[in-house]
Amino acid sequence: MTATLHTFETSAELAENLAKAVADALSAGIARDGSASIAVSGGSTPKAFFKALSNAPLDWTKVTVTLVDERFVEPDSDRSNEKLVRDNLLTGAASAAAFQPLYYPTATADESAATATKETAGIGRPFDVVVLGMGGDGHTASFFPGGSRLAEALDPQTPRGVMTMQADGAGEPRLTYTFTSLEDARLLVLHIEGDAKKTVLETAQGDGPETDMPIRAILRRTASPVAIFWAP
Ligand SMILES: O=C(O)[C@H](O)[C@@H](O)[C@H](O)[C@H](O)COP(=O)(O)O
Repeated sequence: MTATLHTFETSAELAENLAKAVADALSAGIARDGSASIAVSGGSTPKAFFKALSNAPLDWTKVTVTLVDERFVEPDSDRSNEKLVRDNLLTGAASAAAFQPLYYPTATADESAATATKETAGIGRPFDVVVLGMGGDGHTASFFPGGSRLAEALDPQTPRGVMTMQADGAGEPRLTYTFTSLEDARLLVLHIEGDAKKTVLETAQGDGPETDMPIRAILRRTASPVAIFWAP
């Protein structure tokens, strides 16, 4: 599918505009279906966007927030995406939203993934909004180059749901939605900032295998068009 690049002068301007686009998509979902769903990414980039979105005037009681991917760590860990979202997005008006975790306090990451798949079966078919990030190695969600289950995660035949992933660049075991869970979001966003990531994006837009830069699966073959939000 096609990707459109939206460029902003500053990170703050990007955060405001992305929050507005996401709030509009959530409002449209509520108007159409009576409820709306959004899956967001972790990392350092989304904080300002989360803060801007948390003040958006919409009926947050009808919104379910979940994560594109998560680390298999307890929710009070500084590495937890759940903690990032609770601290920065589920505040103010957005504190009325429901939150659907991917991490459960199970013995193994696989058990968490199975529970998360079951618990999320009622949302995101498709998601109203998915906001992806991208790492300097060309990963997105927990689709890491060299990831233990990368082929399965990206396979168009793999059903919707949450699966585990391990990779050298990932630290802890990860929990991630599969490609098929994310690719048809009504609003599918790739949020990246900085010149270094722009260069990575340009490399990914060139020829080469998806396994080298898994973001290519998003840039090349999603069912929905991708809106790329970038600021220096
Ligand atoms: O870390 C995560 O939770 C996500 O798996 C990851 O895909 C993230 O979006 C990128 O690594 C970008 O991270 P930064 O915003 O920190 O560069």
